[in-house]
Amino acid sequence: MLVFKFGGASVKDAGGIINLASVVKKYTGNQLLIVVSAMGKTTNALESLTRAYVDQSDNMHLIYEGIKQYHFDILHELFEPKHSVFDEIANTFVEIDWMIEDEPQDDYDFIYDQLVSIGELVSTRIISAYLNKEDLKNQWLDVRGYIHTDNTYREGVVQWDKTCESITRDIPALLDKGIVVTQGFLGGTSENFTTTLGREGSDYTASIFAACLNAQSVTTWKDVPGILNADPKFFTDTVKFDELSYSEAIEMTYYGASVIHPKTIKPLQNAHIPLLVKPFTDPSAPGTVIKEDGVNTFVKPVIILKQNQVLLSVSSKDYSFVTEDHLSDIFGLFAQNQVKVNVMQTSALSFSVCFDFYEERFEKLLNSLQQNFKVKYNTGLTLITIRHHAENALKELTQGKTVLLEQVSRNTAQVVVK
Ligand SMILES: Nc1ncnc2c1ncn2[C@@H]1O[C@H](COP(=O)(O)OP(=O)(O)O)[C@@H](O)[C@H]1O
Ligand SMILES: N[C@@H](CC(=O)OP(=O)(O)O)C(=O)O
Repeated sequence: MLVFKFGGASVKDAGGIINLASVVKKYTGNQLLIVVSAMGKTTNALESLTRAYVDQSDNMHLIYEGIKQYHFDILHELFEPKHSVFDEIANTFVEIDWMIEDEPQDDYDFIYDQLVSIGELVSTRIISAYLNKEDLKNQWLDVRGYIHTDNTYREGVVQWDKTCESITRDIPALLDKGIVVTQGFLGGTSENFTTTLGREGSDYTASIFAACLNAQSVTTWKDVPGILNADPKFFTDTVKFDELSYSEAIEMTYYGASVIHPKTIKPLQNAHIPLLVKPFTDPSAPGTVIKEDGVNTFVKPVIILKQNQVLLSVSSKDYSFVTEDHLSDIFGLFAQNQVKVNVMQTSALSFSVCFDFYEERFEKLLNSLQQNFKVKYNTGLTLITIRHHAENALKELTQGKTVLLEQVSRNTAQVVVK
């Protein structure tokens, strides 16, 4: 069986959904499980809605109406007005109506997951209905009964044994009957609350299903020809990798190559399942194949940009050395506040660390660190990682910029710049 993952860019409008159906049609005869993300930039819009709801902002209803309008406009392009999908989508949105009618009481991350998850619930209902209309018989599956997580909202930790047990119990029989369409990015807790797996986590969902079902392969359909040596949104003259080893792909995604979610590859490597990254505009193109014996050919260095970074330095209030005890306390606070470290450096008197900026998490972290330490920070920075680097690449990329931190090892150079 095959697992396909279609991300937001591939289903951003009616044309994208029609294209998805034409890609799926080419694979008629295969058992197919399709994981889909929210359409276009819906997750960003739902994040804004969550913020507006928690802050009780005046623009909350405007944001919400925009999200509904976007989906209903697409529905009108794909279906006759009397199609049952209109009611299904309206009913799914009613969940938001219920949530935002009362003043917020719960924790921000909990509210976030209950609201933001609507994006995937709506997109998969639309796509499932459209595939059925096109005679691509499929079953819509609520993933929250299959991907079981703990209750770490916004970063649900997958309970693998329970998840694989549920998946292997039900999904093979469903696949015998036809295509299965389900949501990426979402999970469910034992108390039946919705969790999300971390931004851009739908690739990871595809890999969980593939690993549990021992799939032949996973294909993620993207708006790029495959994995390139750098993000084409920022660099011209990029080159595509025809193949990559699991290890190299893990390193690239770990450092922030946003084309694949970093948690995706390890489960596939463990189960020896290849990951294909292919363009949804040209399904017969070879894309990039990530596999154990993938040959890494570096014609150009790999460049990874991570924007919206914070560089924070911590020193003890009395100017004594930063000792192992301090570091252990500092890391404890990072873990508690779900802050993932991208680069770190220690000196005698301070510990510097670079990480992604998420406003709510950052405020909490800062408050707890400031109780025992002196803290300085800079926001709005970029972390540049160059793998298989050449000296001139590093120079070119940092030209005209202020370098705040630099770390160079045999294969990898990292700089934090302003
Ligand atoms: N090394 C890279 N190779 C290809 N694309 C990359 C790379 N690094 C970043 N990207 C970006 O990843 C995007 C595709 O991934 P993503 O937006 O997550 O897709 P989707 O959400 O549709 O699954 C591309 O549009 C590109 O801008
Ligand atoms: N919709 C979620 C999950 C996801 O993976 O999306 P995409 O496949 O479009 O990156 C997000 O935007 O974070």
